[in-house]
Amino acid sequence: MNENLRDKYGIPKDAVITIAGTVGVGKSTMTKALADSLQFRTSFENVDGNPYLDLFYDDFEKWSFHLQIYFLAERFKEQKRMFEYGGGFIQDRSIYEDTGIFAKMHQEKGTMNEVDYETYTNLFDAMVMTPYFPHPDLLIYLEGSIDDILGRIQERGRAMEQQTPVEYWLEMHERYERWIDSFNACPVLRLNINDYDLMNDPDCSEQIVERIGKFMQQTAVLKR
Ligand SMILES: Nc1ncnc2c1ncn2[C@@H]1O[C@H](COP(=O)(O)OP(=O)(O)O)[C@@H](O)[C@H]1O
Ligand SMILES: Nc1ncnc2c1ncn2[C@H]1C[C@H](O)[C@@H](COP(=O)(O)O)O1
Repeated sequence: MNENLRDKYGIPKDAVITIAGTVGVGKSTMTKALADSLQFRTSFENVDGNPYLDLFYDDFEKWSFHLQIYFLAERFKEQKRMFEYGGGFIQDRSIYEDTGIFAKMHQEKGTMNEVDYETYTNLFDAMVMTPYFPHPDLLIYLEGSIDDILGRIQERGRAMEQQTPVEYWLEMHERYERWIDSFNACPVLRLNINDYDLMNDPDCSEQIVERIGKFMQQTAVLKR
């Protein structure tokens, strides 16, 4: 039945769809739901096994560079895995957010020094911003109000995020809104988190798949 959803809405079986959005907005939940509906593989961020994340939240200045290098390596390995399988993936967070949101924010707030930032962005550009790096077929941007998102961060209850001042999440939310307006590495479909309810509405996955199918067909026509 699930395979029919992919066929029914004309989504290519080798598509790579990445889910973007601020911390707590619902990317992992969406990744699971879409992968299930489309019978795609998943590419998740490994939060529990990340050796720097807790340290980073305790001391941004000391660990920003280490954490960014770690994420870059992890996401690059995932990129390779998706390529080797020939696509058919839903990816939890895009590689573009690491540099466009996180590294930039820490550099501008003074918690990543200038030299480290330059080393990191040089490495990122050499690895990612090349013609050999395949961009996703679609980026789904999840957006919602800061109050709803703070509620979700609370509800999820990761200690390191609870201890982080609310200003950090406010700043990130604003940056995401500016970032997505100028993002152009691949087509973007925006979904507002108030327009679907993956927890309580069993039909909403299909409605989202339908929107994705229509959007991908439109963008394919425009590309011709
Ligand atoms: N559609 C939804 N409705 C209500 N709560 C949701 C929804 N999607 C996610 N959540 C909840 O919000 C929290 C954060 O979701 P998660 O998918 O982990 O976000 P992210 O991966 O973007 O950080 C979790 O507690 C999750 O259960
Ligand atoms: N590139 C990153 N820099 C700093 N922190 C990051 C980066 N990518 C993810 N994170 C953090 C934010 C969250 O605490 C966890 C997981 O993100 P989530 O949006 O909940 O999937 O990692």
